[in-house]
Amino acid sequence: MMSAVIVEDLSKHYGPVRAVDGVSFTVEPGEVFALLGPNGAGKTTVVEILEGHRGRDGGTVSVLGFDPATGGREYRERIGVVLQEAGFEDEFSVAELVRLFSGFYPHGRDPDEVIEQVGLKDKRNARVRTLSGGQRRRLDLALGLVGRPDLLFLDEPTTGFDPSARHRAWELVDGLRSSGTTILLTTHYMDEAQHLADRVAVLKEGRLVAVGTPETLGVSGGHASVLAFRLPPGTVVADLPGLAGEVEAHGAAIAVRTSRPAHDMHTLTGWALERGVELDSLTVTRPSLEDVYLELTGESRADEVRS
Ligand SMILES: Nc1ncnc2c1ncn2[C@@H]1O[C@H](COP(=O)(O)OP(=O)(O)OP(=O)(O)O)[C@@H](O)[C@H]1O
Repeated sequence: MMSAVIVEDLSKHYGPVRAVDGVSFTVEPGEVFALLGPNGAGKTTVVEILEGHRGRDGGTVSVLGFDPATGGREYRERIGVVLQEAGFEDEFSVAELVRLFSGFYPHGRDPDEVIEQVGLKDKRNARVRTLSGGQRRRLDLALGLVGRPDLLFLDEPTTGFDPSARHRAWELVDGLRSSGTTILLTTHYMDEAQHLADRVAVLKEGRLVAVGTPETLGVSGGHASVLAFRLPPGTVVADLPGLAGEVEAHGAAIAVRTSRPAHDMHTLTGWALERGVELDSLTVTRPSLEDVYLELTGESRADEVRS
């Protein structure tokens, strides 16, 4: 099957600013793909080029078999777009606006069903200007869904949502995914990417620095697992067997940073068995998506900055 999105060597410059600088990736049909990256990394620029809302300076792009730059109406009818900040007619009611948008598409969905799906049933007759920020974002989502898109673009879909609205939005995306909709989203929330995305890509200063599943991102780049245990009584660090990873000792607490966790685990447990000792508090942990992200982007944790 042909990929839903094929991006090859994409670039976009604003004067001296290389907003997007030689980016390549593909998104498969039915996949949820998340673009991550710090402010100004180029996420919105990439998404808007794919939507056909911005031109590009170089590279090739194919979305659902169209070049977004020339796909025109036929292309726009196949995609759904949820922008970060859409400005809508404030005097429309929720129901009027969703109905209006539904009419733009050849196979538009039932407006009431979509309003219910995004949790705005109570607000269906409310004027758009009276909605809270989170409710407006949900309306944006409704407008992105109402055309029954094959591919949905979600730019920071849950920014400003309260926790329960966020979980509803996640359920909604999970539901769309099960119905086969391909989704390309941007987010600043690692838990969101972890929960929703089949694969994530990290952009930094216009370049793609990693692509992978949330679980394996960065693993090949040496973002190591950590084996932790307590030194058995009567042993010292120098007694430990040779390991692939780096050993750090804080008193009896040992941490081994390793890109070969199975190998080092085998060596360590073999060593312990031979000596007839136990490795207390033995754990293997993988860095979280957030750890990997922060390392890849060179950003530090907010709590480290504060301290
Ligand atoms: N219309 C424009 N004119 C000039 N520079 C622009 C324009 N749009 C974006 N840029 C620059 O391009 C770079 C990438 O911006 P972009 O909005 O794509 O980042 P982003 O990853 O979406 O950021 P955020 O997380 O803050 O939404 C930034 O340096 C930005 O200042």
